[in-house]
Amino acid sequence: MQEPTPPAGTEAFLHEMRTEAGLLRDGLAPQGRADGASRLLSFAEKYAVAPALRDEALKLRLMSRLQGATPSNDLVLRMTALVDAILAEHTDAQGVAGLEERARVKAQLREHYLRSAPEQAVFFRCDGVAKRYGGFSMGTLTLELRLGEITGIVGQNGHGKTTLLKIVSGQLAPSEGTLAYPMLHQREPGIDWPVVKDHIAFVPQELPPWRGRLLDTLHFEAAIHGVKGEDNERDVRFMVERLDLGGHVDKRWDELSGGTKLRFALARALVWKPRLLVMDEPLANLDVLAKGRLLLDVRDLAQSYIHPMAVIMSSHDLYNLEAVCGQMVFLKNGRVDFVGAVGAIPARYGDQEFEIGTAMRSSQVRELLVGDLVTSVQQDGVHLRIRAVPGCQPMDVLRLLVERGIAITYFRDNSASIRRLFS
Ligand SMILES: Nc1ncnc2c1ncn2[C@@H]1O[C@H](COP(=O)(O)OP(=O)(O)OP(=O)(O)O)[C@@H](O)[C@H]1O
Repeated sequence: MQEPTPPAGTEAFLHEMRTEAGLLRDGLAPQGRADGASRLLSFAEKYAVAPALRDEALKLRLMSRLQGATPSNDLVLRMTALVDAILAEHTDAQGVAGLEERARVKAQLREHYLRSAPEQAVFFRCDGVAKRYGGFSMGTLTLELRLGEITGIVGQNGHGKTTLLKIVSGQLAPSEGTLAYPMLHQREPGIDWPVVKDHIAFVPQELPPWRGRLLDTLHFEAAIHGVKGEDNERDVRFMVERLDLGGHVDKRWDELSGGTKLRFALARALVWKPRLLVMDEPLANLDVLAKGRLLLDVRDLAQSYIHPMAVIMSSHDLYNLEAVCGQMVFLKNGRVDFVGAVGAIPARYGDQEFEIGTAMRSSQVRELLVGDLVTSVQQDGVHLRIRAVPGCQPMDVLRLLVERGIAITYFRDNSASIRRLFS
């Protein structure tokens, strides 16, 4: 029988996977790196279809933990072989033993490729949505949340971020507008909320405590969402390792740090594989390293090949958020001031904007910089905001700063950033 042709986009997907595999292999050779097995685990999480390959990744991760900083040659060989097997799964299903299993993997791949076609990957859609409380109103908003994409919500305190997240996750009914969950064939009027909520995980700002050991809680959470038996064992162990909770499985809620509590909340939300992950200010209590790690983990988990998720999260950490988000929503006094792709901001402003840190006073910098290229310099908190003519490149401004002898401690191109909308 002739193989169906994968839709457009598959080639890009395969290219991305091969590139990641190449980087991973380079990282493993010749001696294996201490974090190689952990990276392999996230690679397997993202791309492996056959459960056996994910199990192998978990096994290798546990073995590498026992072996310490320098894994044995044998272990490195097994890791490399696993990378190849996962790649082969996607090209010819050769990584998978057994004809039946191969056919199943092929069918799953085909289904996924189809699902990834842009018009089919929308998990949530809202049109003309608004919410009114006594003296506050949020909206109107038209938005799509797609599998594999992170959407960021920013805005000052009290401007409607939590309200929006609650509407998306079905906890709050909008005053007007329509909601739809196309992948579940649910749209207003008459959305079957129990069905929809079975696919949505909500990680609130205030994390709810739990009783008992972390590991038991994860097994329980998976079980009440229908993940039973061997699948429950495997998926919980996988998520524990994936989110580096291995050292905490026997702990109770009050024995964990704020960062670990959040990783646990994430494991608890993801262990039953939701289609939409909603997080309300997850970065608020994390240190600078933990923030970066969490965002990269969420991005990889969202882009998982087998279980891609749509993610929507609010945060005041604008720059970190912009680094991982595909689209942003900016709320100002409840009004939707911007919805669109990261980088789409310049369309609104003709000129360019940069942020610098320097020990010099703003008046001195202004005197030295304003001219043909730079149009204004303003104090903005601890930094200075520089506006420059349309088309001005970061290198042009950096060159000018050097020429004029302005020593800087920090430089950022904000031309395409939501930062410009805060004022
Ligand atoms: N149940 C409610 N009834 C009436 N007003 C409410 C209710 N919930 C929120 N509000 C009001 O709606 C506005 C937006 O609140 P929301 O929690 O959505 O803001 P936010 O952007 O998430 O704020 P923060 O950044 O402080 O978490 C606030 O003025 C708040 O007081």
